[in-house]
Amino acid sequence: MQIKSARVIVTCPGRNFVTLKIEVEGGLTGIGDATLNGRELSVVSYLEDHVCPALIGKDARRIEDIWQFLYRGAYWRRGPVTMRAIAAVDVALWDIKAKAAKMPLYDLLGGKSRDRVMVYGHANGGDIDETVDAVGRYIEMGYKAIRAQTGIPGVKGAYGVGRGDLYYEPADAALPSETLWNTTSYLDYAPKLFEALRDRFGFDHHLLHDVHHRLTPIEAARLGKSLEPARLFWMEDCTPAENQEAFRLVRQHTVTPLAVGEIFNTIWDCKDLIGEQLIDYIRATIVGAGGVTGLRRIADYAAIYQVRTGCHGATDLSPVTLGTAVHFDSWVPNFGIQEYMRHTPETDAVFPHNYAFEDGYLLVGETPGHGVDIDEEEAAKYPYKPMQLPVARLEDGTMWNW
Ligand SMILES: O=C(O)C(=O)C[C@H](O)[C@H](O)CO
Ligand SMILES: [Mg+2]
Repeated sequence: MQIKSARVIVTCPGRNFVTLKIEVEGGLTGIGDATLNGRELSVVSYLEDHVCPALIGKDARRIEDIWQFLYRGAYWRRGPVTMRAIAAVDVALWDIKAKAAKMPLYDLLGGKSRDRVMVYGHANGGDIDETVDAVGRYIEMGYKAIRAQTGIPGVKGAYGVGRGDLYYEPADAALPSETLWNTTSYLDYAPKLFEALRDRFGFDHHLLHDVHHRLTPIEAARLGKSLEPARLFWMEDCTPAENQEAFRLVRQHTVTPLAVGEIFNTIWDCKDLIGEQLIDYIRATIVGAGGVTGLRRIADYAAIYQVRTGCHGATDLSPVTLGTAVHFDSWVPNFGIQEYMRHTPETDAVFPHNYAFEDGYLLVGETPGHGVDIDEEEAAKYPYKPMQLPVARLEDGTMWNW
């Protein structure tokens, strides 16, 4: 089953997506997502200039060998650009293998471990009252788990406050917009949101919160402690994770469960966090961490330590990643939860798929492969648009973590 062609398709139905399409002799095709929000064209070049030519003639059935060829063969290992390119190839090859076997991908991985995949949606508002109302709307839609983010009075562009109820894309301009950050106001305000949410809705739903790398370890420990009465499902990215050690300090102070890893690329980024049981949920995902092959290694390692998965699923990951994740989540024994931020109708039209939301869960499709396709005519209607993620500064002008 030789690879005949490998092509990159860029489309912007509201936001940019990079897709790799591989065709093998005999005509089977598979697609993989290679989107890197705000840095899309770097992966396009990596694939077109360096990876695609080397794939032609390779045996598409040898997924592991091709993964190793691209990982070891680059010599310059890891990193978001390399690992997204590897993920795109890997997912396209798993799609082809599953189609050739006439199986949905989850079956090829080992079969279903569950019937449906619990997801969490994103509720947000300009202040606590608006956010409480937004969470109420998610509960009405059937969500069992909801991430809540609130604007903070006086803090322009606090993280996670969207421009609409269902669809939210933070990459909003050709050059980074400037937002403001104030840790003191945040640490004072955020716990009040969760107090208000529990007062209004009780404890029947899971609540999650994303700190988006903004706190120092001791500040994160304090937030975790102050959120304990709200019994969160998780507190995410409470402090930057380049220094994995930092989580030990947070852990020593709080029983609020910790999640981390949406920006991780390989098992090496989370090895100590998992092995030393410093986190509860690993957020690495298909497109970020080298495809099904890379993520499976991480999940299997995490299982030994009772760390569960919580795949990143923001809208900068295309329906190809989400669809593949739903197969992965259906199989993975140590599943925790799946993030689900809805794509716009334009995006859904470009990427026809067979996963479906029902009553707080995603249901996996039963067709062979990962169940997501690309309509190239539809994709061609939306040319690439430069868009970058915002940056954050403190009030005195110091650059901070966005
Ligand atoms: O979904 C999340 O948890 C995020 O933190 C979303 C990120 O800001 C987004 O994926 C950046 O592109
Ligand atoms: Mg996040």
